[in-house]
Amino acid sequence: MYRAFLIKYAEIAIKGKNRYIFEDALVEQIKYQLREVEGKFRIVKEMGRIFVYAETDFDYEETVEALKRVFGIFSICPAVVLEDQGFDKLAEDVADYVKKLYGDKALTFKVNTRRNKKTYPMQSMEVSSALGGVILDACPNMKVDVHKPDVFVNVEIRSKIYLYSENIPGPGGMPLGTNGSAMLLLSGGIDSPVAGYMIAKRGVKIDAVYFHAPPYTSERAKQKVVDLAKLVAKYSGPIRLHVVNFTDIQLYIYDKCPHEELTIIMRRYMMKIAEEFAKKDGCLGLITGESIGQVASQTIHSLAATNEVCTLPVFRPVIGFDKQEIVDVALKINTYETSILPYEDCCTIFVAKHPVTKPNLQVIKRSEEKLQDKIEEMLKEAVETAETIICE
Ligand SMILES: Nc1ncnc2c1ncn2[C@@H]1O[C@H](COP(=O)(O)OP(=O)(O)OP(=O)(O)O)[C@@H](O)[C@H]1O
Repeated sequence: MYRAFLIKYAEIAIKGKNRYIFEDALVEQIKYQLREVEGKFRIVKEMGRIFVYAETDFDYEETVEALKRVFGIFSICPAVVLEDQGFDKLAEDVADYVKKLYGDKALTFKVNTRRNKKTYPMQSMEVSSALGGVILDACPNMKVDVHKPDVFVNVEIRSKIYLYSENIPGPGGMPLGTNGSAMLLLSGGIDSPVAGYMIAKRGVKIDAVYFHAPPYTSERAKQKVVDLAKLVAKYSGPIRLHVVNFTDIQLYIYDKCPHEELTIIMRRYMMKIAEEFAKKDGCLGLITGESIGQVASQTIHSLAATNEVCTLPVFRPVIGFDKQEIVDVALKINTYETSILPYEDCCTIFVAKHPVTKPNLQVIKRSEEKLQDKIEEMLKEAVETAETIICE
């Protein structure tokens, strides 16, 4: 029945002179997400609307799933496209459409008409009330409610006529590429893929860094992170994942520093290395999956100590979320099942029995002085020897 989708966008609508930049980015992202969907599509920007037209047969479910991944879309309205062949034919088509969609359900409805084609011989209100009568005749169980209807039957009269009634929610947010880029510290856990998704949803292009520690962490643990990056990439577009071998640095810290400070010192070096990649890739911020109080390294004191090495802003989108709230997003974006696979992470292998929860920055810095001889050289080598994997 459907040959087109009317795309509604929320936040972009309030942009002023720059609105076309956001609309163009949205069109690009729609094209990108539809690239592997069966069928040929034409995407048209028209008077405050974006239309996706199917030019061939197409897979409806797959198309809707793809559109549901495009940040910036508020809702997706499958639409019937009609030629203007006079009101009687329109009435017939509207009656058929509503019957097909709602059958004999006892719903209340309201017809909403928008007339962009000013030469159409009837006013919007006239069209709405005449079509209301047509629907009442065709579907005797339906009733009109102009205040709080169960369903809207929308009629847009342009060079063609569009009928739509279903509103499938999109993901919201801003189109990718409209807000610069940031570097995600991606572990194999539940939180960081969610953090990456949330920042990408604001229109930010993301790349990622993963620290692994072979042979303490396995190839399977690394593959899990690649798989997670691919799942996030379904929304965010291709992610360049830098895989850093962190073993020597971890062993060196383990050897030289008090064990209760290990996690904090390790985190500080992770941040430093992530910043190197961020600067190389033109990113303007870092992203982590930290949430206040979740573990010892995420108390507010620990976060402050970790943050102290960063010169770029650090975005922590799940900072105020409870674990369950993070899990809910992970389930929604389909990363949860992969995240809970039981492979080891480098942070958990070298963890102390009683890590500090209120690290004193001066004390931490004094411990780091013991690393002075070799650490700069080791950081440089870790960056230079990293493997970069394109995840899409
Ligand atoms: N091996 C790693 N590689 C890259 N980033 C990491 C790694 N380990 C931790 N991080 C970053 O530090 C944050 C806090 O890590 P921690 O191990 O305390 O995690 P968590 O709260 O369980 O988070 P996650 O679920 O993302 O692993 C992570 O969200 C991630 O951004």
